[in-house]
Amino acid sequence: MSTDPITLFSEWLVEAEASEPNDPNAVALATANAEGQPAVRMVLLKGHDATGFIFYTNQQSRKADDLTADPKAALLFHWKSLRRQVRVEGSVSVVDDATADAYFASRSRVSQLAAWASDQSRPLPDHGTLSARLQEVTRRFEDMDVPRPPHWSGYRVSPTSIEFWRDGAHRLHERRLFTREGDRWSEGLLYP
Ligand SMILES: Cc1cc2nc3c(=O)[nH]c(=O)nc-3n(C[C@H](O)[C@H](O)[C@H](O)COP(=O)(O)O)c2cc1C
Ligand code: PXP
Repeated sequence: MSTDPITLFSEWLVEAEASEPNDPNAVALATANAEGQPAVRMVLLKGHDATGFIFYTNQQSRKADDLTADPKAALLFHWKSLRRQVRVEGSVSVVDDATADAYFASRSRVSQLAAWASDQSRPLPDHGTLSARLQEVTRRFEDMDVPRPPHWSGYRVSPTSIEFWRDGAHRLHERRLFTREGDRWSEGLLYP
């Protein structure tokens, strides 16, 4: 059994990719605003390694405002088909421009244009307004690569703790908690 939590996470994600009907990389992201009001929403995990877990979003969104006010987050993966969850907590930072540019360039052209068209989390008067904005940016970037919007980037959650939960009989589940101490991880168990 793996004792490095990042390796163990990679193994579980591969198993989820084989068994989940869609979006095995979907993860609930919890943040809090300056008043401590929590909020949670789904994002897609687009990378992970020893430095953290990366997702991409609009930097004028509610989640981005929260992360500016309080750069800490919790992530929750739940793979129903495997009856497993992984909880991650840590501090959050914006990825470097080269990383964000590379990921943005890998997206479909329409998704790139959508990132320009959407004032994510702001009130939208009607669907026609969004369609008109999509048409406008489609014209603006005709015959050229769509650049990454200045307000669109990735966030890295650098984990301080990672818990692996596995379903057990009679609610006697297995919980392995990894806690970062400097450069090292310590491991313990929790009662279910
Ligand atoms: C499965 C799933 C994956 C999603 N992935 C993302 C994502 O990677 N980035 C993103 O900005 N929004 C994503 N969304 C939309 C968010 O859940 C959310 O509606 C949006 O980001 C606005 O959140 P906010 O107002 O808290 O900033 C996803 C939604 C679902 C259901
Ligand atoms: N941005 C938004 C608004 C999304 O809804 C999603 C996924 O649902 C993403 C970004 C991340 O996925 P992708 O980069 O594959 O579009």
